[in-house]
Amino acid sequence: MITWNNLDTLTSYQELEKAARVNLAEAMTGDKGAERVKKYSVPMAEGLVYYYAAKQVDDTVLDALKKLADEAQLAEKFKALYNGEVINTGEKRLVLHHMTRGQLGDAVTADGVDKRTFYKQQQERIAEFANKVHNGEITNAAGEKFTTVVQIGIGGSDLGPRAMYLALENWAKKNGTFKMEAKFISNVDPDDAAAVLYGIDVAHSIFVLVSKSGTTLETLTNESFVKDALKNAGLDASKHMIAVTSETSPLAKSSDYLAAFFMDDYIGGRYSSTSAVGGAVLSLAFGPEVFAQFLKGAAEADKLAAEADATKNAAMLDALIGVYERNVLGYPCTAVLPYSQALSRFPAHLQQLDMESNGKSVNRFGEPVNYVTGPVIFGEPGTNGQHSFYQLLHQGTDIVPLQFVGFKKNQMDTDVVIQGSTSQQKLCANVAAQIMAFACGKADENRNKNFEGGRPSSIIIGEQVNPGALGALLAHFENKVMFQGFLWNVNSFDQEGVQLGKVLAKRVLAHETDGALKAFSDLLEI
Ligand SMILES: O=P(O)(O)OC[C@H]1O[C@H](O)[C@H](O)[C@@H](O)[C@@H]1O
Repeated sequence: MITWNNLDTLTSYQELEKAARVNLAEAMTGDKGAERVKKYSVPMAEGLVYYYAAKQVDDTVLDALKKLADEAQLAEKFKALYNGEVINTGEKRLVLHHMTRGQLGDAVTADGVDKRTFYKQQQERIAEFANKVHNGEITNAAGEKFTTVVQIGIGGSDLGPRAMYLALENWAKKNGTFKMEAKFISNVDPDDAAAVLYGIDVAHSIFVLVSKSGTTLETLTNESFVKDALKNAGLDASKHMIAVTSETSPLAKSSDYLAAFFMDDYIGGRYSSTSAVGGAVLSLAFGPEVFAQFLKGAAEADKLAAEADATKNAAMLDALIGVYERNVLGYPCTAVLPYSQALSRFPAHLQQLDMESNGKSVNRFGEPVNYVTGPVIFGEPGTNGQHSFYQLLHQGTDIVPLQFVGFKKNQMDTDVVIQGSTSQQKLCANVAAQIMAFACGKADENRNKNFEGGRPSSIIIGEQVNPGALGALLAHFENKVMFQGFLWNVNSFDQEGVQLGKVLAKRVLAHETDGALKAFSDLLEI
């Protein structure tokens, strides 16, 4: 029997609050620190490993976290989710994104079809379409091959696929699987679409219109923008555009597209990278086999996330430590810091994934909660971040837990030895140094130069950013966010908080405003 209880009503949470605080600087100093690095790690999928020695935990805290995982029934709740329970209570929907990459539990039938079969079929249809584009069976009206793919979408229909494309672009070029360049148009700012259109050859471009709802203002506006550009170039827009949407959306039945591929209401936008939403652009850019490897990595991570013992389940443990930091230690933010240029947009994706999922003040039954929920997420790739906001992270008045990601090898195999080390070694040296600088600090008589330390971090280490590792990394964070939602007893799968602004913007455009809204509209000359 599953019961959904608020975090502060759980006995194990009250015990966790009583556990002695770990002095991180002390714990990480000398041999003790080295021992912790050996001891506090969990293997993840695709050779990744989650290291949490530099978190403010010890065996007592970990034991309390394990009890919390059990009492909050995290494993059971995940099982209920993948077996097709209505976990998205706000919208009364199932939550099935795991099924886009594998069958974790029971078969689930919804809308009269087996859902795993449905997602697989869409993936196969996309693969077939992509292969035809690559081998020249599907061409532009002049019979010439398409060379560029442009995704039009916003939010979940942009951030994940864009971050994944950027993560694999150079890997694919190096490994001979690069098929087409991809571009992305998301913002309703006309300069976004104009800049992309300016930089491409529209006659050889295929556009992927992605909108789950088929009603998003920005996306529909940008579609018209692109259609105009195609028309002005004397081209038939319907021969240059495909759609990815849900079968119930207004776009689904339109004849304006060369082809349409489907996801459904059981996949939240921010969880849709492994569905047709990511599948179309990634299969066109890198080939369906690369997309399949990416899915395999995600599926492997999902399997590991089903493990009930929190100390053997990286996503669950990461979630528990995050809740400990947020609710017991009182830290307001989390910084995601990938030491990999390939992951330059990964933090932007995680911002939506985490903050749109768990930025809630009511529990899954709509009742206010008496504790803090999702943290503010931000980040930049290292080492760039070091020369930007790390000052505050090291010496600011807030303690910001850090989530590092690092890889032993770079993607391009091109490197240079300067002063006895490669650039890759310099990159990795920096992340190791930062972990210790944050954890242990450095005493200085000059207060301005003093580092207090005690600033917790974890690091995920892998061999290289490749499709499998990327899938595993993506799924790790999706599962982490899901487990945190279970702990906070919030519904992580709706996003009512984005509605009000949309309604007011419509009112502004219809000139139905008064008071301060009218005053701001006038200032902006709308
Ligand atoms: O895919 P769409 O239906 O166009 O939605 C695009 C995005 O816009 C919405 O406002 C939500 O905040 C996002 O969760 C969603 O991913």
